[in-house]
Amino acid sequence: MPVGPYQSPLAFISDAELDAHHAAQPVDYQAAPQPAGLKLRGVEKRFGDNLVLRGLDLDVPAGQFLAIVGKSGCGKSTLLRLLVGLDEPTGGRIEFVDEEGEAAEPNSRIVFQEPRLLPWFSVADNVAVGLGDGVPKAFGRREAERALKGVQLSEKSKEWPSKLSGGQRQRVALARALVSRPGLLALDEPLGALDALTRIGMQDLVTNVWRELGFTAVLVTHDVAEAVHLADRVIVLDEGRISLDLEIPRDQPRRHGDPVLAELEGSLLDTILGKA
Ligand SMILES: Nc1ncnc2c1ncn2[C@@H]1O[C@H](COP(=O)(O)OP(=O)(O)OP(=O)(O)O)[C@@H](O)[C@H]1O
Repeated sequence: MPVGPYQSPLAFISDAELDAHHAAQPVDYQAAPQPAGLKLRGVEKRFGDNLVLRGLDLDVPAGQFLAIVGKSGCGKSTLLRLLVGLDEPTGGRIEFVDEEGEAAEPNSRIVFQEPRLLPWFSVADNVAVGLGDGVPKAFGRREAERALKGVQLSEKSKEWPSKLSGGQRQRVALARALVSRPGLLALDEPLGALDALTRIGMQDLVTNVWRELGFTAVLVTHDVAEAVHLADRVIVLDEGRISLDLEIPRDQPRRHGDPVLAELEGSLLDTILGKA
């Protein structure tokens, strides 16, 4: 049941589908989590007559922060669903790779960040849900507190979601996605419903947790400035293909208003709008 005005852009993912996705990934919490990279070869996705992705080749090194942008309906969410295994390609293949680029099953979770909170669970319990079933309660509580500290929300751990602001709810959702120390985190418009200032604060928080935890991140966003601020690399999808693959040559943390980033943002917008 959604809380607040934000609806997942992937409304067709049911709770049962997400539960099954997470349950299928038993995690060894003793092992040090490692980032999971991706290798795509000739990936195609067709819905009936609609060929949405037309033979994509893409290597995402372990630990990279990749952003996917493009016009509405170009296939961003479809690609993200394929990357995390929520859907199957109709052609080509997707493999996980380790830090050396060799094919390897991830030793940590592939997590799809889901913005909805459970209104009948406290903040801490909402976060502990991200650990899945079969985790000892005390361990779950401790890890949830750790994750809440990471998103600077320790003081709200006993609160109900309905008592939080939109930005605080997004932070709880982020803590739930991070609590299992994912190898890859998929984010589909995670900050879409936030006001501009809260959004900037959340962007900085996402950057900090990514730098600290070292997972691979794949972000789908309509906001080109956000993509350039957060990602190491931005790809533009157009008519089922990658029309631009751009490295962002700036160390993190980045400053909002950096002229080099503004220039890159302009090039990306020109490509998306067909002016390049
Ligand atoms: N489950 C589905 N069944 C049929 N068609 C689908 C399905 N999912 C996506 N599509 C189609 O695939 C195309 C790409 O959709 P997708 O949601 O991936 O685009 P998007 O780039 O994420 O769009 P937006 O930016 O508007 O969120 C659209 O034409 C959409 O109608």
